[in-house]
Amino acid sequence: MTPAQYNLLYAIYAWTNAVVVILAGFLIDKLGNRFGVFVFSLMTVLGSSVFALGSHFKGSPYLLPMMLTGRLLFGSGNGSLTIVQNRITAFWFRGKELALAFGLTLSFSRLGSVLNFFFTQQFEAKFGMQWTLWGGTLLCVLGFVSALTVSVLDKVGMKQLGLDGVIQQESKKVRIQDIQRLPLRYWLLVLTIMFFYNGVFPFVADASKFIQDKYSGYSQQAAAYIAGAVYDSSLVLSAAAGILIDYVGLRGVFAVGCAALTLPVFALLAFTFVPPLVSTIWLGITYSFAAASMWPSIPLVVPQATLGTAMGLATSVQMVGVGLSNLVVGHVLGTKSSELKIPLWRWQQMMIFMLANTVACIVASVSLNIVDKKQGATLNGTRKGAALERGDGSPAEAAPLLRGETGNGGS
Ligand SMILES: C[C@H](N)C(=O)N[C@@H](CCCCN)C(=O)O
Repeated sequence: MTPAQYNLLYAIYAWTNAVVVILAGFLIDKLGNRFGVFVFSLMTVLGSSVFALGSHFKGSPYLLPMMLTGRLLFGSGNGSLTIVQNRITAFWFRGKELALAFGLTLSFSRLGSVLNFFFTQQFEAKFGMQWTLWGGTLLCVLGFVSALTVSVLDKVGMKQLGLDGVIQQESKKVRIQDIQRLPLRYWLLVLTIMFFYNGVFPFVADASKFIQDKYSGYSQQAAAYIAGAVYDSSLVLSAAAGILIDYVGLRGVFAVGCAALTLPVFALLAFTFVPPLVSTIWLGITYSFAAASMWPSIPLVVPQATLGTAMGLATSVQMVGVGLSNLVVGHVLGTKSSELKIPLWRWQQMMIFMLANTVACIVASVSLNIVDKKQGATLNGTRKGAALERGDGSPAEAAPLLRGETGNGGS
């Protein structure tokens, strides 16, 4: 397989994901969590099976089409599954440990990446590529079984609360035009998320090469470990960040703070020779707090009935932003060979582009705070403060469970 074909396997995953999540979010709102959990986890099993099967056609013209089809199915299923996961999490943890629940899902997804990083290569060396790919399929089957278990628990819980019928009634009313009714705070959150990730994901993708090109004395493996520190920090910190945010609230303030504190990361990388591990750990910290404050804010500003559509749309905008950011970075770095050393001035331009995205993130998140303040400070309310005000100790967030319940937040 040529490098272009290999990269195509990644590109098809990202771009189909970006398109499919909008439709998937809408379908989940319309047809329910159980439909989404079943269909999309089955798609990941099918996709990984087709991909693994494709590896048996090495040297034949079927190899690439089969692997591309596998990635397409897997990408569509996996991205959509995240939307159902968020929708179920938001339903059960709204007004409680929402940021912790989101943080834990993030930690587990990072754990998957870290385990993959450490073990897949060894597994492949011992058992060969085909068994490794079928091992991946087996993991997807385990995911499918877990998804079915969640589905049953969700149904039982809904029945116990007597909410099953109500939610189904609300789902029937969901229309694609509801996108127009998503509040301004939602769109500002989407921009905040997009600009933040525009800096993080494309940087991490190129960080290993950057470290080798700019700093002396780093082997390829050492550079990869240092780049990976962004995600390692997030694995360790995401849950703790969630606990803190659930306790103090101030999600909008955290969003601005994380963006502002990310500026020095790119400035250090662009203009100094401070060891890169300082920057990657620092970025890991701001990224963990940003993810734990930004994503769980979405369920607080949109009704549960349209949450799938809202999450799908936010993910899509984020992925399109990151995809475009990758293209800009590729253009700025201007080389097709991973062997050649890229001149430092080009890396500096890339970091300046990252800084520009971070500044845009600050502008979007400051605007978010201003609008949130005018509309009742749902995002910035502190849990403790709100409980004291009501004197009942009940959850702080105005939980917009059904449509039309968002109050001034729905404007
Ligand atoms: C890759 C995916 N679009 C993504 O950005 N995931 C976030 C977490 C998203 C949680 C809510 N969907 C990440 O930081 O990995």
